[in-house]
Amino acid sequence: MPTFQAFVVNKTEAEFTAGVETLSMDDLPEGDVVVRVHYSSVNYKDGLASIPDGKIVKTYPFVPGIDLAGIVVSSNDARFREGDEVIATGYEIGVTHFGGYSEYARLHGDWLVPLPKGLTLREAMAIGTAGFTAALSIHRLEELGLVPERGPVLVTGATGGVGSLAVSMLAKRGYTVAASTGKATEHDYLRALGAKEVLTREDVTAERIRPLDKQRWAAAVDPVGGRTLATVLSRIRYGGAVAVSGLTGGVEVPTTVHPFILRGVSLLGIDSVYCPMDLRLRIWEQLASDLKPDLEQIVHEISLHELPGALARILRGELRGRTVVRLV
Ligand SMILES: C=CC(=O)SCCNC(=O)CCNC(=O)[C@H](O)C(C)(C)COP(=O)(O)OP(=O)(O)OC[C@H]1O[C@@H](n2cnc3c(N)ncnc32)[C@H](O)[C@@H]1OP(=O)(O)O
Ligand SMILES: NC(=O)C1=CN([C@@H]2O[C@H](COP(=O)(O)OP(=O)(O)OC[C@H]3O[C@@H](n4cnc5c(N)ncnc54)[C@H](O)[C@@H]3O)[C@@H](O)[C@H]2O)C=CC1
Repeated sequence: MPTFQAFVVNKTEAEFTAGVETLSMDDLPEGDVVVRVHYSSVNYKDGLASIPDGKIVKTYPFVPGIDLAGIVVSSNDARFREGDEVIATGYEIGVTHFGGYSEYARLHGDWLVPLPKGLTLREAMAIGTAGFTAALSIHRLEELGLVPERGPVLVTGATGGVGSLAVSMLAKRGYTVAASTGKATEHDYLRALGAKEVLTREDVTAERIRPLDKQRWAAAVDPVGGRTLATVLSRIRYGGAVAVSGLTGGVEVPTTVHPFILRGVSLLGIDSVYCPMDLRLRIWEQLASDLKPDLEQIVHEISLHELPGALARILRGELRGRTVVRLV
C-alpha cells in the first residue's frame, strides 16, 4: 500500500508529540473524495491545534491543518472527478477530521470548493481561511452599507493573516485604511499593502475604555478582540460597524451598551468555518477577481518539516502575513 508524509500530533497521558510521520491511506478518515494536497497554510487555529491545551483537537493521533488545496485523485461524489482542482477550508477539517498537513486527504464532497478561475492552488492557500475571513468581514460590512465615502476603515492585528489580507483588499477597493500593529518594524510593510495610517497596538487599546470616545473610523475589521475590540467600538463613527473574527488579544470584551444604543454601532460576528456553501462560493469567486489581494508581498512558503517552527511563531504573534505549506 502506498505511503505518504503527514504532520501528526499525539497526546497520551504521558506526553504530547508533534512531527512528520509516514501514514497509509488506511489511516485517513472516511469521506468520498481523495485529494492529493499541493498546498496547505498556517493559521492561528492551527497553532492552537499543535499544542496540548489548545482546545481545538478532540481525538488523537491527529493531522491538523484547517486549509488545503489540491487535485482530486478519486471520487465517489458525482460533483468531483479525478483531476479537478479543489479548495477545502473550515467545516471539521483540521479539527475533528484529518486536515491539510498531509500529502493526501480524504474529505466529504460537501466541503469542497472548485478552484475558481483566476487563482492557482498556491494563491488559494496564500489566501486560505485568513483571507476568506477578511473577505467575509468586508462583505458583511458592505452589506450594512459601508462604502469608501463613509470614512476610514481600521484593521487591527494588521500584520497577521486576516489583517494583512484585509488591508490589501480594502485598499484595492478604494478605502482609506488605518492599520494597527504591535510590530514597530513592519510599518513600511503595511504602507506597501496600502495602509494610509499606521497605529500602534496601544493607540487602539485604551488603558481606561470610555463608554464613548472620539469618533474616528467608519468601520473596523478586527481579528484581535479583547480590550482592543472594546476600545475600537467606543471610537466607531455614528452608524458604523465592527466585524470581529478573532481573539489574539483576548476573549473578554469590556464594553458597554453605549456605542450600540447611542451611536447605532453594529457588531458583526464573522465565522468562516460553517459559512454556508452558496455564500462561500460567492466569496471565493470575489477572491479570484475584484477582491484578489496582492499576494506576493504577503506570502512566505515553507515545507512540512518547517511547520513546528511556524506553528510556534504564529502563537507568539511573530508571523507576518501568510505562510503556505508546500506538499508537492
Ligand atoms: C478559523 C477559525 C478560528 O480561528 S476560531 C478561533 C479558534 N477557536 C477557539 O479558540 C475555540 C477553542 N474552543 C474553546 O475555547 C472552547 O471549546 C469554548 C470556549 C468555545 C467552549 O468551551 P466550553 O468548555 O464552555 O464548552 P464545550 O467545549 O463543551 O462546548 C459547549 C457547546 O459549544 C459547542 N462548541 C464548541 N466549540 C465550538 C465551535 N468551535 N463552534 C461551534 N460550536 C462549538 C459544543 O459543541 C457545545 O455544544 P453542545 O450542543 O452542548 O454539544
Ligand atoms: N472567526 C473565524 O472564522 C476566524 C477566526 N480567526 C481568528 O482570527 C485571529 C487571527 O488569525 P490569523 O490571522 O490566522 O493569525 P495571525 O497570527 O496571522 O494574526 C494575528 C495578529 O494578531 C496580533 N496579535 C497577537 N497578540 C495580540 C495582542 N495581544 N493584541 C493585539 N494584536 C495581537 C499578531 O501580532 C498578529 O499580527 C485568530 O484569533 C484566529 O483564531 C481566523 C480565521 C477565521
